[in-house]
Amino acid sequence: MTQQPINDTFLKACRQEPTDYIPVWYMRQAGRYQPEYRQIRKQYSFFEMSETPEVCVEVTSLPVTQLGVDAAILFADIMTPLKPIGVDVEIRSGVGPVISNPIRTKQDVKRLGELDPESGVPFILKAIQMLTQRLSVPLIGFAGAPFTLASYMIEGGPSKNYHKTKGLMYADPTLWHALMEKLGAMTITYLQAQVRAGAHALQVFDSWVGALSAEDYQTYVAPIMQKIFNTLKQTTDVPLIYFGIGTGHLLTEWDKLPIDVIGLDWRTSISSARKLGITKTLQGNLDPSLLLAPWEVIEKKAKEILDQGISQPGYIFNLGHGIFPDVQVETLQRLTEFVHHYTKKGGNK
Ligand SMILES: Cc1c2[nH]c(c1CCC(=O)O)Cc1[nH]c(c(CCC(=O)O)c1C)Cc1[nH]c(c(CCC(=O)O)c1C)Cc1[nH]c(c(C)c1CCC(=O)O)C2
Repeated sequence: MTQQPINDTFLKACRQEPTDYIPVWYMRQAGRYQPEYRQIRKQYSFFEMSETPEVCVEVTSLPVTQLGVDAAILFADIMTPLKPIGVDVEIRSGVGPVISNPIRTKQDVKRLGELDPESGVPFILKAIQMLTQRLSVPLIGFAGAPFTLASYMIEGGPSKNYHKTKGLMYADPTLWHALMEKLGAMTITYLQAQVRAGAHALQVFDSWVGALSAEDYQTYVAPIMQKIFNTLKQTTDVPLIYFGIGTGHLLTEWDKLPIDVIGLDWRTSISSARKLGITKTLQGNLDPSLLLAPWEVIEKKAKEILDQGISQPGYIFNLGHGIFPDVQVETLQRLTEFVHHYTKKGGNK
């Protein structure tokens, strides 16, 4: 399968190699903020879109051509690999995943199947193969991390406090670790298959693990994350990115993991992470809400973040979380152009 020659600035930054400018992409760069996405979404359910390779390719590619970003991220969801292992999930617009058979007992965990990517998610592998023949930038594959997946599986949908999830974790550690093992194995299999299909980098989204203290993260989650990243490091050669929301208190733990990039939300500045002695490449971390502010306000904050990021090799500009529906395409086009122009070596500031 011939792969397109790609602009590898993003991959160089992941590996802390010098780059001519700071690469930029955005979490949730495909979504309802785009009129073209909304037009397609009228004809399909979310899963129909992401499970039809031709549509997935179109939706994944749109932000690359429209915004000029330096990486594409596969249009799927963190719930995608759960459907073939027996989780009854639907995606409700503006809400997110809703699960009709939540995990409550040991039998529920035992009932979960094993992921066979070729039969479980063939559309993912096909879409990745099609994308790598077409894209001019690297393609990021991704998965949800076990804690974040478990939070949906146990709560039955989005949650603010994760009481049921953490309650089960504290009340039945054996059951919790059995669930972590199952989800960890699925994540490894799923991400290895994405790399075999052609993904150039992998991001693991642990959006909700910030709900745990550093001590509980160590006890209940760190072992499975160590296993996931160790296995991926031993079996693939692509950069690994680990992202979470409100996870600033876990940074020193994450810096010990065999990963290449840490994704920060807006609460922890790049410079304070560096002061903590974090040596990994950093990715982030403009507060997405700023995208609703006047351009002067956005530019000022973006400059602050970029000045911190360019202070040493290994930095990728992103938001601190995903784009949301109220954001204007034009704002993101202007921000992408600004990041490239402001950081291009020798560019007039
Ligand atoms: C927690 C989480 C989920 N999904 C994801 C996370 C981790 C990242 C994050 O924290 O945002 C990850 C995700 N979800 C989606 C992507 C594809 C990449 C991209 O969007 O550019 C990625 C990387 C598509 C999607 N996944 C979903 C949408 C919105 C779908 C729609 O209603 O059309 C998209 C584009 C649905 C979804 N799926 C989920 C939520 C919370 C929602 C609701 C989002 C919303 O309604 O705005 C679970």
